[in-house]
Amino acid sequence: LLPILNYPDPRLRTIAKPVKEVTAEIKTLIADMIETMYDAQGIGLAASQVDQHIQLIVMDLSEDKNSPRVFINPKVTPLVEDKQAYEEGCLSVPDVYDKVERPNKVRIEALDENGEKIDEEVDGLLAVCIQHEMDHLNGVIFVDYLSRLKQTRARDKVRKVIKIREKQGEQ
Ligand SMILES: O=C(O)C[C@@H](Cc1ccccc1)[C@H](O)SCc1ccccc1
Ligand SMILES: [Zn+2]
Repeated sequence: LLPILNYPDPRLRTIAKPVKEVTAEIKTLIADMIETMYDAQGIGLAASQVDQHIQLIVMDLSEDKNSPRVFINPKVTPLVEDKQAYEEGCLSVPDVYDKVERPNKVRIEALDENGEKIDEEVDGLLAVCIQHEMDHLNGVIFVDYLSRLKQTRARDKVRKVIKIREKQGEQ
């Protein structure tokens, strides 16, 4: 399992670099990220969150958690003006959930783990998730869209959750 960086860790603000070639170690990172995402009960994970600053996202929206998707060097383009609010969470901001508005239909252009082109128009949770993960690759965290007060509360909440996890880890 890979350690997930927690907000407000400044490394989460790093801009991810494009992947030049899908090497063996990138394939290993992809497998490790998928395992880490499942263990953390996430439906998406960006490489930035595990301190690897390359343009790589893994995702699995399936019920039985057995169809992971990989997006390399993704480009997301909104297809509609209208936005939809969704109660978002983030593995880097544990136990914090709040509404974020995003375009509800987007085009995803990327490469998959075999270097094959992906070019899809998506809506619903997939559209929300890919935009949330794209933000991570650009050093943006969903709490950045919330009020200053909510950002302060989020920082305090994460601090508490980490302390509890560390205690549990010690027992
Ligand atoms: O990038 C992450 O931190 C994983 C995110 C992905 C996500 C955020 C908002 C909306 C959809 C997906 C989540 O922690 S995965 C946990 C989760 C699962 C279902 C719905 C919302 C959040
Ligand atoms: Zn996140």
